[in-house]
Amino acid sequence: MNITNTIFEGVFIIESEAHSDDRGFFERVICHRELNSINPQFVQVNHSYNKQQGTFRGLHFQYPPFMENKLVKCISGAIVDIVVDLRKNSDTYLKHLMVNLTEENCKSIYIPHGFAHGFLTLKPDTHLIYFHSEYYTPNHEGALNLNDPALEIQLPKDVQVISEKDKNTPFIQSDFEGL
Ligand SMILES: Cc1cn([C@H]2C[C@H](O)[C@@H](COP(=O)(O)OP(=O)(O)O[C@H]3O[C@@H](C)C(=O)[C@@H](O)[C@H]3O)O2)c(=O)[nH]c1=O
Repeated sequence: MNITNTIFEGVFIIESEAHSDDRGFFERVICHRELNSINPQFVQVNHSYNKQQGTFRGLHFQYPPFMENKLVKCISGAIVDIVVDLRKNSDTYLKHLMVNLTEENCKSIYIPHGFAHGFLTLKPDTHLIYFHSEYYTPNHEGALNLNDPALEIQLPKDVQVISEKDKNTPFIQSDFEGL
């Protein structure tokens, strides 16, 4: 497992080793022995299926005391994953990063507390699995609007499919203080 830092402290790209043979391949997605300090207690594993290329989900987070650590992996198809820094007092507050996760590249992204998360599918029939350290707590859900000018996000492809909820997420309000 190869673990790479990103522009955000605590956000890592994890590259698994695919052991290929005639049958296909085997990879370890999470291995606490190799992840060292990254050791969240995941309590929920999610599967997200996206029919169409250009499907956008996000940008989501949960407010305290239910903030989540997430590990996100694309197991079929391809996505561009987007992470926005919401940590108050961070030098990179409201900055974002994007990383391509595909069924071929064996990469996943680890996102700790303090970030919003979303993704755009780059292929049809794209499946993700992701691991959460907190239970889904709908009354502590938070979201950012992808088109919020404060975020300056430019996706590599147009959004074709988005939920009404995500489309109508308000832009950041003046009383928002980050996480
Ligand atoms: C996220 C979630 C949703 N649900 C339900 C609520 C709703 O009926 C249905 C669809 O929910 P949503 O529209 O919120 O699903 P979705 O937009 O896919 O939400 C996800 O987006 C990505 C970007 C993330 O990072 C995730 O943490 C999660 O917020 O599934 C659960 O039961 N458990 C969960 O953990």
